[in-house]
Amino acid sequence: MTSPTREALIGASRIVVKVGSSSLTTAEGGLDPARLDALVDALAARRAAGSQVVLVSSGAIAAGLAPLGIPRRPRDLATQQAAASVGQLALAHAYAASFGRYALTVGQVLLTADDVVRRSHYRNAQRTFSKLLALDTVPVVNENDTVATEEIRFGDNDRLAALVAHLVGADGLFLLSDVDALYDGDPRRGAANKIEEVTGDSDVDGVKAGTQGASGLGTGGMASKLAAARLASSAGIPVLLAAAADVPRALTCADVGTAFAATGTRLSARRFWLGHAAGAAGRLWLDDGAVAAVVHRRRSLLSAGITAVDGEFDAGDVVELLNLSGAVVARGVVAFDAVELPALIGRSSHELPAEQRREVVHADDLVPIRTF
Ligand SMILES: Nc1ncnc2c1ncn2[C@@H]1O[C@H](COP(=O)(O)OP(=O)(O)O)[C@@H](O)[C@H]1O
Ligand SMILES: N[C@@H](CCC(=O)OP(=O)(O)O)C(=O)O
Repeated sequence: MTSPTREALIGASRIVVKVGSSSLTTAEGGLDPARLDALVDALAARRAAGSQVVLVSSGAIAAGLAPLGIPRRPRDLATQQAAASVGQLALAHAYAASFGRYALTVGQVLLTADDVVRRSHYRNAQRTFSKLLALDTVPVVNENDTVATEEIRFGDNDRLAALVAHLVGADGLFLLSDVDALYDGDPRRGAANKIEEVTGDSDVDGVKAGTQGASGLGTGGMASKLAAARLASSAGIPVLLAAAADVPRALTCADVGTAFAATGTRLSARRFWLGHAAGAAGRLWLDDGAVAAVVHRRRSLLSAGITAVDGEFDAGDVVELLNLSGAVVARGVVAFDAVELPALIGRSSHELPAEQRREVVHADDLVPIRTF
């Protein structure tokens, strides 16, 4: 079972591996040292074979439950934060001990959404990863759940892993879960067909991906894994979705699970950030002509094609561009303050005073997007 995508995953020199809570915990909900060691064995082997490895590990909340005497994953944010606070420490300790068996040093990186939403923070995080890798450590990443509020949470580590994969310039992303592949429907709910290769959108059209995991410990279910796999692969990074139990094979011969071919061209860090990570401060609605110009012909957005404006933003902020049905079609850096725009919308450049005769969003600052 070999394909160009699987070859690329085998040969990748810098990989991001994401493991879900359900793959690190026992049936009772505590951390399972045997499963964690088995994961680390495979990661250490890949390191020994010459790849740099970044691990995105969930499991903080799950690992905090038993020490706190909480029977199941809490729903309220404060208890989740407390469980993550206790659990992240246990998790980091377990990884340090387990990688220590191979004399490998781990570095903990806890990220909040702000760390990728703001461009300066994004670059800061990039520098941190680059130094950690240069120093030969294995960065172990999680969301900083203890301080993340409902509004600013990434919410799911699958998306975080896709963002981190781009941020560190990875050439392979491995999403490990409790299911051995993507199926065309939830295999827990009856017969479903395994999908081995995804080379384009048509391969996943009609796939029913559940939003709830089996264990009740993680978040997002298969839907968030599929979205993350499509996000990374559309940005030029091949992805393997496989069972954590199959990790030795996933990382050595990549002949298990579902392989997602890198479809899109690799975006620059800035354009990827703009399209997928930046927080948007406002929204501009575009008429059909403007949508065609910015999305299909890659032109700048001019005031004549804008029909409405919403939000409090300043020139230089990131905004979303929507079509008339309300779907986000692009994101870009706006060149006007929100208060200036209402007087300009719908008007052609030659009707405007000279100082306002410029693109509202320049083509170089604009990234068409698809929502996954
Ligand atoms: N189309 C599908 N293909 C495969 N698994 C699916 C699908 N839809 C739902 N699932 C379920 O998603 C679960 C994995 O999600 P989850 O438990 O959140 O993983 P993790 O904790 O590893 O992040 C699987 O156990 C599987 O039952
Ligand atoms: N950051 C959270 C996990 C969030 C998450 O996405 O979990 P999972 O679906 O198990 O990957 C934690 O460490 O508990």
